[in-house]
Order: sequence, then C-alpha cells, then structure tokens
Amino acid sequence: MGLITIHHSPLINNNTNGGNNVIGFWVHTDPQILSVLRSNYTSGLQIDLTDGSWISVPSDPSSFFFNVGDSLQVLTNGRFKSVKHRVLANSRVSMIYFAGPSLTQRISPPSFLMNNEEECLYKEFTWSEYKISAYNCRLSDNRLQPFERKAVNISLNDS
Ligand SMILES: O=C(O)CCC(=O)C(=O)O
Ligand SMILES: [Fe+2]
Repeated sequence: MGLITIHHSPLINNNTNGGNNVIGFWVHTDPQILSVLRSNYTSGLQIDLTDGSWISVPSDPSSFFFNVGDSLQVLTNGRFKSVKHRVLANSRVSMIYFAGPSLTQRISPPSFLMNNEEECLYKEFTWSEYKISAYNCRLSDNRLQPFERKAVNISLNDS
C-alpha cells in the first residue's frame, strides 16, 4: 500500500516570528516503511540530531531522498532508525511516496534477521493497530512507544 503527497511550505517572513524559524511541517517521524522524497531547489527539510540541534538536508531536484519510517525501524528491530524531522516554511515544494504495509499486516522483524538470543524490541502489532494508536498521539510523539517491550533508547549514534 502506498500514498503520494505533495507539500508546499510557503515562504513566511521570519521577522513576523521574532527572527525564529517558521515551521512549515512540525517535527515527526514517518509512520510507514519507507518514504521516497523529491523536492524543488529549496532547502527546509531538517533532521533532529537528538542533542537539540538540527541538520539540514540539502535540496537536490535530481535526487531522491529516502527516509526510514517507524515500520522499518520495527522490521529491522531497531537497526534502521526512523529519525525525527521537520520542514521550515521556505517556498519548498516536495513530492513524497510513502510505502506502507496493508492494514492487516503484522509488523515484526523476520526471523532471518534476528541473531541468536536477540529479543524483539517491540510487541507484535498490525499496521491498523499502529494507526489507531497513532491517532491518540501527538504528531511529535514517539508513536512506537506504546509498542515497546521495555524502554528502548535508540539514538542516531547507536552502532
Ligand atoms: O516536505 C518535505 O520535505 C517533507 C515532508 C514530510 O516530512 C512528510 O510529509 O512526512
Ligand atoms: Fe515526514
């Protein structure tokens, strides 16, 4: 299953916000498996480095940007991270294909990926269970948290 969206984050004068960045799309992780993004020549997409700083993704209209979603984080048992990101209001236009599972699909890592004794970080759930749970969360929440088996601390710097 998939979904295609087109985003336009209009340019908003920073002076109207006391010189602070104006956010076009608030911080979130993508819920699906993989997001494939193509943008115009305008930057604005930023990744949360979890230490309070943000790194900008350079715009390149001749490249695709792939982003790991929450479902792929679970499918790889945390090996691939679904990073928090946001978009600044900056005349940016992007088109994104979100590749997601079907509603009844169980999301859990395949056995061939698991090392001996490796424990699943997440309880098994279906994509529709995730979606129902996500409706009760805020956009910026860790929407995988209700499915964690125990407190997992996944940071960008984990090996
Ligand atoms: O507009 C962008 O570059 C990214 C938008 C986004 O993060 C999303 O739609 O999930
Ligand atoms: Fe996103």
